[in-house]
Formats: sequence, structure tokens, C-alpha cells
Amino acid sequence: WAKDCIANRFTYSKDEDLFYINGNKVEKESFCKALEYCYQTVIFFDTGYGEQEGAGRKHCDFKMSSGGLPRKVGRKVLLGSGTDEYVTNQSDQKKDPTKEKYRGNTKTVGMAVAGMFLLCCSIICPCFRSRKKDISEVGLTKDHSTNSTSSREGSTSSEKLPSSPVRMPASPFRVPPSPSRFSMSPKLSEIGSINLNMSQVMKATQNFSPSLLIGEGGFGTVYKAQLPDGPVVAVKRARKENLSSLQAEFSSEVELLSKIEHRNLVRLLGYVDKGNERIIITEFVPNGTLREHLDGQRGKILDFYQRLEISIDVAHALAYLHLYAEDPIIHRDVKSSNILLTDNLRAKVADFGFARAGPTDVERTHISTKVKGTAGYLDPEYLRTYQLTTKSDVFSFGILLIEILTGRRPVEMRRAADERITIRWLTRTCSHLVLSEESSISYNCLIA
Ligand SMILES: Nc1ncnc2c1ncn2[C@@H]1O[C@H](COP(=O)(O)OP(=O)(O)OP(=O)(O)O)[C@@H](O)[C@H]1O
Repeated sequence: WAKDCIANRFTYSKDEDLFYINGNKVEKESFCKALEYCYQTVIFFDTGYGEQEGAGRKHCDFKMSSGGLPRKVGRKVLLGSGTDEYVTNQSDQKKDPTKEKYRGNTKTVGMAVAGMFLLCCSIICPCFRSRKKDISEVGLTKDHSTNSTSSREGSTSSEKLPSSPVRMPASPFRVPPSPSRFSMSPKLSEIGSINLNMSQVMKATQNFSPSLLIGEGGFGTVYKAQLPDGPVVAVKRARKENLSSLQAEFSSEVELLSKIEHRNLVRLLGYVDKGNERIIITEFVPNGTLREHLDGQRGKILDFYQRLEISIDVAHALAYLHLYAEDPIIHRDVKSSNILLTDNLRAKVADFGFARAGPTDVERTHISTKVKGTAGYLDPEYLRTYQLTTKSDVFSFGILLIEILTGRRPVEMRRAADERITIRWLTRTCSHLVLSEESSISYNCLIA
């Protein structure tokens, strides 16, 4: 039998009693582990894989009903295995030779993503950046306006070069950063804050009026608010129902956002943590999410160069988080609905609810932690090993690039079964296409 799950094909040959993933022979243990995860995700997606639902159960001893299932957090997946989080050394990793083959597949994907990333950053980026106009940003009340202005990323020649080269990965693919694109991390004391109390927040949002509601997600509701002294802000309010479980998301978002400042990251302005109110106030990004644009819900469809610019913006945001923030930060939820666009179609990465501080010690390569993120964007190695590195964001970024190029979601549930998994559809479609400059899909294939 064979089973398609996310971007993988699981095959069992009864005659040979052999297990395959994407045509590669693998040990039963690796096969079962990967298939078990797929079952979990399929349940989350409710994909209608029903006809193959039982495949593998006969051979693998799944623990499907004993806590191995993903818990649902809004549209996100949360695979839990205890609450302990700890940092381990590379040398701590136990090498299981039986997993190497499957690991090889995921590494190939990782290399492909790195290739795309490099293509954007090293070749295309300089060509198009020079044509860019600077975006004027709303001036906001800051506690230390003078200092923070000097530390903010902009286009002045007085910008500082990135610090802490020690943390740069020792990768042969490393691209030297363009000094004009990065800034030092702001010091915590320099972060701007709008000091609002709850009654001012109520006033600014007109008692959380539905007419000011601009978004809703797993964390809560988001409102557009006009502050008395001018700026328009986004006010994200946690749901009351499961406040204790949202507390971690709230703390993470506030703590990490307060340490970063980059024009491609949504800026934290303040927060409320009082009684049963958890509110995050950020700059308002007026032009909706990238997903809305890809869906054609925001007027004119994005052209190729706009998509490219957006990709580059996100790449810069991630490079900043991974390499130039005070401590490395792993976003863990890079996806098109978390990319907000300005009127000039500049991208800002938002939603730091799942973000984690990465390993700070150069000796340490990863953090062992439970899996969080959104199905379809999750790095398969992280899923299997629970070992989180900045590369997990890079994997999600690769998926995002394909989404940007094709307009499709990573998994398109309404399509025919053989077209549901965008990566597979893309590779199959592209391999049949004769490349021609007239055809945008051919061009996109070429880039992908
Ligand atoms: N700063 C902002 N400016 C403009 N709109 C925003 C802003 N922040 C959030 N939104 C809108 O609110 C929606 C939900 O926001 P966000 O993704 O941060 O919430 P969430 O509860 O963490 O969602 P999810 O669980 O889907 O990640 C976004 O998709 C966007 O439409």
C-alpha cells in the first residue's frame, strides 16, 4: 500500500517487507515515526485521506490515542511531550544510523531552501534594493527618542554595523550582510512604549467595538485604535476563556518583541498585563496580510517584482532575528498570514506568540522543545527530533517562497488529492513545463 501525507509518500511493499519514504528505502522505525506524525497532522487537517487512514497501523505501534495527538491551538499545531525545555550540545545528539536516509531527504529540502534564500539575498537583492524608496514611518512616542532613533534601521550612513560576529554560523554559504540593511539590537531600556492604562485602551478602541475589529486568531482579537496623541495602533487582546494557556504566548511576544527593532518586524509599542487582561499594542500595518494579497482580497494582484521585494523583506527580518538581535530569536510561525504589508507593499513579520530565544552559546546548536508552529510550514526535522534551530524558520521561509511564487497555500484542501500538496504539485508541474518567458508559471518554476 501507499499513503500520501503532507509532502511525503509512504510505501510498504508486502512482497519484500520493505518500507519506503518518497521512494527511498528506510528502516521500519523511521517509517513509523514519520507516518505517525503524518497521521497526527492529517487529523488536524481533516483531509479526507479516509480511504488510507488505516495504512501502516498494522505494522507500526502508534500511540494515537494516548496524548500523541496534536493539540489544536487555533490554526496552529502544538505537539506536546512534557513541558521541560532545555538546551543541548551537538555532541549530545544521539546518532541513529537507521534514520540517516530519511534525514538525508529533509536535508536536501533544507539545502534547496538555503539555495533559494541565497538567491534572493545575494543575487537579486542588490539589483532591486537600489530602486527602493524609503518608507516614511509614523513617529511614535518614545521614552528615549534620541537614542532609539539612532539605533533604528534606516537609510542613513551613520548606521552601525551588525555586532557579535561570533554568533554567525560557520556555514560556507554565509552571505556577508549588507551594512545598510541591519542595525544593532536596541537596548531594552531604549524600546519605545506608549503608556496607556486600561481605560485609555478602552477609549481608543471604543470599548473594543466590533467596528474596529481587524483580525482574529488563536490568541484573540485585534483592533485598530486611534490614540489621543495621534498614532494609529493595533491592539491585540487575549481571549478570556483560556487565559492561562495564552499567558506563555503573551509573555513570549512581549519579551521578545521588546528586544528587537527592524523595519521588517512589527514594532511593539506597549502592553497591558493586569487582572485578566493581556493586551499587546503594536504599530498598525495598514495593508492587510500577505495571504490576503495572494488570495486577491486586496485589490490588484501582486506582480512578480512586488513578490520578490516582499520575499527579500522577510529574508531580512529573519536574518536579523537569527543573527543580529541581542540573542538569536526563532520565530517558529513564519507564514503568509503572519506577514503584514504596508501601503508601499513592504513586509513586516508579525505574531511572535510562538517565538523562542535560540541557543546563545556558540557551542550549542539547538534547543530541545515541544513542537509549535503551523502545519504545512513545519520543519520535518524539528518535528521528528524536537530540536529547534534557526533553520526551522528557514524551512518555513522556503515554504513561504513557494507560496509567494504560486499563490497557493502549502496544503490546498479543496483540490483533487494529487494536487493538494503544493510542493509536490509544483515539482510535478514544473518538470512538465517548457520554460518560456511569456508564461508566468514557467518563470516561477524556473525561479523555484
Ligand atoms: N499590527 C497589525 N496591524 C494590522 N493588522 C494586524 C496587526 N496585527 C494583527 N493584525 C491582523 O489581525 C490578524 C490576527 O493577528 P495575529 O496573527 O497576530 O493573531 P493571532 O491570534 O496570534 O493569530 P494566529 O493564531 O492565526 O497566528 C492578522 O491576520 C491581521 O489581519
